[in-house]
Amino acid sequence: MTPPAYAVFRGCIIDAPALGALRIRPAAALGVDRRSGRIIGVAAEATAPPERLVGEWTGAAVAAADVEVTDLGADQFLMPGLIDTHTHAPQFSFIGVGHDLPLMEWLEKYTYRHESELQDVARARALYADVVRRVLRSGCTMAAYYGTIHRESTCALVDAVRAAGQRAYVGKVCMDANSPDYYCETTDESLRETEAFVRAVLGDQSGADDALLVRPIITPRFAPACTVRCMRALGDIARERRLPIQSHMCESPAEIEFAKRCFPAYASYSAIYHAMGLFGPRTIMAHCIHMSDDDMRLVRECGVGVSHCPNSNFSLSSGVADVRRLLDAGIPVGLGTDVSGGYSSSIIDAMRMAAAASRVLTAQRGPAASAPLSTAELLFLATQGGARVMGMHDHIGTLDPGKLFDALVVDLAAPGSHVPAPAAAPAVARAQQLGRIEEAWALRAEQFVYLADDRNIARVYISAKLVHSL
Ligand SMILES: O=c1[nH]c(=O)c2nc[nH]c2[nH]1
Repeated sequence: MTPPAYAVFRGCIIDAPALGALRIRPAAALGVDRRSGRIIGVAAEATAPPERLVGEWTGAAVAAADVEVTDLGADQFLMPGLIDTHTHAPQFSFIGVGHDLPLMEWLEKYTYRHESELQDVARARALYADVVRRVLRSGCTMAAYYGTIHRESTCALVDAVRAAGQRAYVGKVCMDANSPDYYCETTDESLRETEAFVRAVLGDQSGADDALLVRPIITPRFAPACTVRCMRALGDIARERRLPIQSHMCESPAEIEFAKRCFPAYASYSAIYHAMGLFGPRTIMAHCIHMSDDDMRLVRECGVGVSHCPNSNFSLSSGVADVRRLLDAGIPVGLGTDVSGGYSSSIIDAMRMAAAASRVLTAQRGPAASAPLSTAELLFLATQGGARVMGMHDHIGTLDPGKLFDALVVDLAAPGSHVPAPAAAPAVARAQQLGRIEEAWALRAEQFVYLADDRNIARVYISAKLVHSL
């Protein structure tokens, strides 16, 4: 039997359409067309029968049997999927260990060794199937993944993403300079394999919707690991194919010094990428902790998005990124887990770490100079902010009609949950008793940010397909 063509969810919907704006619709109805995977309408008050609402949204007569209705529980809400703008799939093989060293030594001692082992495609395939399932379970509906320098193994990552039904950018890493003999490519190899990887990923797609699901992303690891010829050619490929680009920038003082030593002719770190044709609105730069005013200007002028990776920034002792400075300058910012510089693969953790980072800066400088990130701002960075950095904000990031239905059913009362029931949280209970329902949900959204984990992610939908449920 074919499932009903439409789905309607009734209950509380929470999203963050703009920085600092939390939109809470406590008793709404949201309709989805399963064939297109898109949201067809949202009614703030779910009073009319679902088939009538769907009829109004589609302009066609719809029978009750054509609509599957899901009524959310009193402790559940619907929200947009979380977006991880920066993570390394191969580094899950040593997640949670190796935090004794700062970035450059960490790369040499742990990272390159572990990544090089994924030349073994069977090993990569087994690891990546686990990685993608784990990332999905944490509520991440779209991720920007780094693979390794190995094309076949990175294609295995693409296969794992497709098998799980996740939305992703996947990059074959390019490293043709200043890298160990056992984990390095020639420039020709790097470019040839990148071209072949791009062809393989795009060639497997059958239509426009596929193109929105899994895309190749051009991935020079970071400027010091690449030659000028390699980076220029990668910039050309990205421009010709209209592909996104990802790399690292201004992560630690030692790394910045190294980049300057490798490229003495350029005025700043950002000037290197800019000169190579790698800076534009489809570029995601991870970290960007220690940016000069010149870096800030170039990043903003070129429309580059920043992936803020606070867990990694703390765990590798890299520094504290000033997200408020980036946001005030109009630079798009999303969150990244940066496994395994970061030890958590959860964007919920990234929200908490981003909160901690912003509060450290507030403690040092005062709230007037650097206001801490609010719950609404954290939720924005994790969803619509991330979508903007990925260049996907017209398609995902909020729960608005026309967007793809990438969404989570959050269950605050799931078994084992650390989120207290309203009866055990007087502020929530009081707001509920006083009929201040939006206020109660705002408090519960805050509890979600600070207390939730995988156990609270009851269901995950991508393009309206159920891809994970507890
Ligand atoms: O946090 C990081 N992780 C990496 O794998 C990496 N490579 C270059 N620069 C990096 N920074």
